[in-house]
Amino acid sequence: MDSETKTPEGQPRAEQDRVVIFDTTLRDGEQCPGATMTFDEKLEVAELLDEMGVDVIEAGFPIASQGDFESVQEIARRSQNSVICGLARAQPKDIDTCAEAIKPAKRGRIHTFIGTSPLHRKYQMGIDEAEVLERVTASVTRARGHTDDVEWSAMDATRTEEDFLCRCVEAAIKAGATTVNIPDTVGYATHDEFGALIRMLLERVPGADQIVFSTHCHNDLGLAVANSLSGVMAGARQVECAVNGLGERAGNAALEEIVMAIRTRADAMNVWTGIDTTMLTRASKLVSRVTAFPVQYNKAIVGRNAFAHESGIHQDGILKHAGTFEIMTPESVGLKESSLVMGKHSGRHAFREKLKELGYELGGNAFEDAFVRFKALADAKKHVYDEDIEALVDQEIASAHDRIKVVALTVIAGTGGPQKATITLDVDGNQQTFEAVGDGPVDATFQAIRSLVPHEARLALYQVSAVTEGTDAQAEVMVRLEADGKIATGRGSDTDTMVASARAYVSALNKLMARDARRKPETMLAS
Ligand SMILES: CC(=O)SCCNC(=O)CCNC(=O)[C@H](O)C(C)(C)COP(=O)(O)OP(=O)(O)OC[C@H]1O[C@@H](n2cnc3c(N)ncnc32)[C@H](O)[C@@H]1OP(=O)(O)O
Ligand SMILES: CC(C)C(=O)C(=O)O
Repeated sequence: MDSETKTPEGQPRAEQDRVVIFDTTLRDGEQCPGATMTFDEKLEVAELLDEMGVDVIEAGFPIASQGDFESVQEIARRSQNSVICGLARAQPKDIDTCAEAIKPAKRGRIHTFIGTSPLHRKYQMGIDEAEVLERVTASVTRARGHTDDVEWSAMDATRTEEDFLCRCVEAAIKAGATTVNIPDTVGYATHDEFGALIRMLLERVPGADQIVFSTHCHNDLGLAVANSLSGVMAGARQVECAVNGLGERAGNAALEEIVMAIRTRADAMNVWTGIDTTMLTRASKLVSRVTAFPVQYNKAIVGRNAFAHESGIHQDGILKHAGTFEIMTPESVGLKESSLVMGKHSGRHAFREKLKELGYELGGNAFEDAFVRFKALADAKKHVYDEDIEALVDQEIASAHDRIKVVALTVIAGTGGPQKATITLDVDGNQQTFEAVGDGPVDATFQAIRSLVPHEARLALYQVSAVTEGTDAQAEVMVRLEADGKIATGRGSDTDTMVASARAYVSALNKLMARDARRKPETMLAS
């Protein structure tokens, strides 16, 4: 029991400190409404769990249906490393069917259970304490007739009288159970109560030191992981859990959280698991796909925000030293890197880094101007995508030497008419405002520009498209002007299509002016 071994990270660990990871995604996980998996999907999940280093896979409840029987049997046939376990009530037919299903496994386990609490005895089973005890002995004995690896569970253990629970556990051990599972079936226990329960059983039940105690905590009060870990700190050496916390009602303890808490806080818990944690993200995605249950964005370890940072102070810290705001590396759970999400809380450090990543180098004023425009965009838009930043910076670069700049624009549109645009332009450092009426808001805007900067150019093309998705997407407008056989194309982007239109028009105009070096700007201005 006390032989030394090594963790997957190569650190020596004693076998007695190893926590057996018992995955019940395919049994308790599948019991949650809507999470039914097909035969093939179950095989796919089991294969990944096996590869990931899960010690025991509870593959199903073979008596439940022919389909369950067949999937447990096939998983048992295919499993390379994991122990394959099936669930069975305290009934001979359940146990024999389960034994048949797990038979092909290199290592198989029968998991038999019975309700022990007063509520379960009286209402679910309609039997007294003596009969429960008899059934514990009979079921475990029958299971041992099939295999040496027998787990016994006291359903609703946390609401069972302590003395009676001790007697049940003792009966199970005497009959040959090698693992005794203490479920918090309805997620009722607090974390100190649960730890104390495991400690009490270890201290009081004869033979308790010869078997493995296991936890099986439900998440009705959001305490499943905390309670399981409390059980481990008290001496339990198996944790039953499910990928993404899938399970009856509010679910089971989430496998990824248990495993990463044990790994990250090995200093506090002094235990370890044999799980290849770099496969956790894959496992989460697979289970989410086959069950069609989305993973909550802010879910610990595998939520899409678990390694994402949006606020400037955090992004700055991450860029300087990831440890400032991350207690695990993204690589340790199978992600390539953390993500810096650009948004209204981002600061200059992150913005500069994002520009670098997109291949831009802006210095001095250009950077500051782009940053100010980025902040304004982030205020107006829910998601700022890379394409938004590219559009914004391209415009910034293109307009750096422009003589005409759009300062402000107000447009009145709608069915009432007339459509009006009031525009303020900066032309060679002088700001001027003009109001024009037009045939629609775009026409009014362009008329106002034409009035402030008189020119002969003809509008040859006006085209609007969206840079990204959603109703708050940036509009990208392309304007083509033609004058004296010359063509100039301008682009403008903004969440406001009219502002994007004005920018695009002015950009095309700037290009025309730049190409016509003979032309003096003063001659183009309205008097
Ligand atoms: C806490 C848990 O997660 S326990 C596991 C829960 N999972 C499931 O129930 C999923 C699979 N279940 C099924 O397919 C069905 O319920 C079956 C096949 C097991 C049983 O179906 P049925 O025979 O039609 O019984 P039904 O489900 O209606 O009722 C359960 C019966 O099992 C009995 N029972 C419940 N738990 C146990 C147990 N651990 N040991 C012995 N009998 C039990 C109940 O008292 C009830 O018996 P009764 O018919 O004499 O009143
Ligand atoms: C069968 C047992 C382990 C169970 O699922 C529970 O009590 O929640």
